[in-house]
Amino acid sequence: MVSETDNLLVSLKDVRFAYGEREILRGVNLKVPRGKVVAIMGGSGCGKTTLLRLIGGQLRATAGTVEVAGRNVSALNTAELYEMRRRMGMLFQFGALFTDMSVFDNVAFPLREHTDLPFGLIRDMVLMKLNAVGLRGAADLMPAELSGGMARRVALARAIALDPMLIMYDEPFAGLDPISLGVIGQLIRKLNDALGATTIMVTHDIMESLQIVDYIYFVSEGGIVAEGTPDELRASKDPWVYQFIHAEPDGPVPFHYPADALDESLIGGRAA
Ligand SMILES: Nc1ncnc2c1ncn2[C@@H]1O[C@H](COP(=O)(O)OP(=O)(O)OP(=O)(O)O)[C@@H](O)[C@H]1O
Repeated sequence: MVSETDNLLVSLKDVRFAYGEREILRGVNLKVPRGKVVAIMGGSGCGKTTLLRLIGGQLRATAGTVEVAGRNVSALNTAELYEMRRRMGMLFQFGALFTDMSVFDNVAFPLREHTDLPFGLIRDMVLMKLNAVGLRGAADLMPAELSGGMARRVALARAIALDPMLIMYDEPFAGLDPISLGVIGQLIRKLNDALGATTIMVTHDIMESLQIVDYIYFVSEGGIVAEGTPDELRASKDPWVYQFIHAEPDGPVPFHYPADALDESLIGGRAA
């Protein structure tokens, strides 16, 4: 259990959120201590990306509080929100690179957008970030010349360009081959620790998560249904955790989208 006395960077208390009439989150409590790497897992459409957007201040909770670095995100004005976002690195699903810019310019982009540092300094910072992901030698390549795994590493370098206090990744492993996936996982851990940052990632990859994260939250039906350290989860008998860890197709996360009974839906069924 993450306790109140831990030095928390992110804290969600009784957070509710709805898109229009449709309530997605119904009282989420989640804590992320500084320096940790935390995964958020759960079935498709349960609201994981929505959680990241609430933490990033792109969405506002309908009830409850979202605190980042001791500030209530919903209470920030536009300038304060902009300042806070500058301190967050985000890599959203498939975090596309700008295809008409070189690798170097992709990583330099946030530095040029958010700072007025001189070219020499930007150059050094970009090369350091690219070095951290093993791609300093690829600085002059265009995105079309990169493999999927390399492109993802450039996207990581871009996400950390501004030395963020908080890094958020949405499905950082999506579409990667197993070797690239392992490389990205190790990098996520290494970059977090090297930067003294805090990381939250939304992922479906339980095996990789168990290797690299400090803590995992499972989301379902609008709330947190299970949580723990990798060791706690490996030993857990909780059906949610079991279904994820053992990749069972059916369980508490249902295989079937809710529907009428099949015999009532088929022509020639009971209703016909
Ligand atoms: N802008 C929006 N307007 C209305 N509904 C939305 C919007 N964005 C997402 N939703 C719905 O809210 C629910 C939660 O979406 P969210 O993207 O947070 O889920 P997720 O857990 O990240 O899903 P996945 O794992 O499939 O990416 C989904 O049912 C989705 O259809």
